Amino acid sequence: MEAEGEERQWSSLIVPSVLEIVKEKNFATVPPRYIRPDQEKTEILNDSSLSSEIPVIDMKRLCSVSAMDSELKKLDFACQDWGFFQLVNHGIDSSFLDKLETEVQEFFNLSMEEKQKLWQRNGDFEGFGQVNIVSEDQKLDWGDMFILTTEPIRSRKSHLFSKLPPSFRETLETYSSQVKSIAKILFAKMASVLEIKQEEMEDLFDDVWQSIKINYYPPCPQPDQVIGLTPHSDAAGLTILLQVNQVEGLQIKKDGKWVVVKPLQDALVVNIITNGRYRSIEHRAVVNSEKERLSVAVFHSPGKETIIGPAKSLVDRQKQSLFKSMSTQEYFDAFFAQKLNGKSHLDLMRI
Ligand SMILES: O=C(O)CCC(=O)C(=O)O
Ligand SMILES: [Fe+2]
Repeated sequence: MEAEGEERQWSSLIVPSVLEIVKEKNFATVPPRYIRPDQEKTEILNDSSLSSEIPVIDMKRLCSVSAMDSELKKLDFACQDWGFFQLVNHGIDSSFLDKLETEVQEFFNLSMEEKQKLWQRNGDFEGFGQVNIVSEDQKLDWGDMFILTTEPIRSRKSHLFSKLPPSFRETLETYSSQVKSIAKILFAKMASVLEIKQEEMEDLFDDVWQSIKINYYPPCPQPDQVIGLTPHSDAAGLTILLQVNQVEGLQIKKDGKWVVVKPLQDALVVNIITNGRYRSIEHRAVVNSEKERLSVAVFHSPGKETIIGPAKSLVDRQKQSLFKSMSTQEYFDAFFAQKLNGKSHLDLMRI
């Protein structure tokens, strides 16, 4: 077992807090480092036809004997055609999600003095800050984030956990374990539709590495000039995202167009990456001039020492392998050493 500090660390350059910029008196124009002429603006589909086609999966049906087969078919289609779906009836209490929302707001509204104690340290990416910032002249996103490893417990950063407001820490721990259970069920269901052996999937995620990233996008006076979160595909195996305060802003790229993922009350947005059959989808977050937007992303990947690669039962059947194998650690070493670029990081593993 590795003690804290023994694991190889990833890091990002330290950047200013956008929330602090916004709080400054007389703030009216956006600093040049946040202006993004490089980003596509006009391609949003105005009609909501594609938005309303984003698959919605019902977890209760997925787990019920009578409705399971038809819901599994929907899940398979969602993963193949979209790589993205909204999950309802997931079992997390609505009042608990309200509490999470209030506490996330309070957490980001702590004084800068308090937040500094939880800021990223040189050489580590956990805490308040940003990730994937690799040069001083790199353009920046219009948002702050807080990132924390929650599983395995031995990998938790005690200097961060011990300084979280106690009630918020408890809420995050409860949320982490609820979401982990949902992820496990989804992995098992995907294994069953993909005809991957259950044990193979279980072994892969036995020592699951889970991290929570809370995104806070303040309102911006020039929302068309900035981007809340640069287009990217998540590097994790499965991401479960909550659009915490129901403010629109998440967009996914489908058939070359940006499509709005409208927040559904209490739904979780699920985003997968797996092999060539299931896709991972590029997504981004935009901001508005009126209201802040909050989201909580929970990433699940195999443990850092686990070797990831094509599922053996799939390769045996298909007689070929499209991807190489490497450890989760190596895979993420490469991910954190670059800026976000919209490409799927999985391409790194293609043969
Ligand atoms: O804020 C959002 O809706 C998207 C967040 C996201 O994609 C991420 O944190 O990876
Ligand atoms: Fe993402």
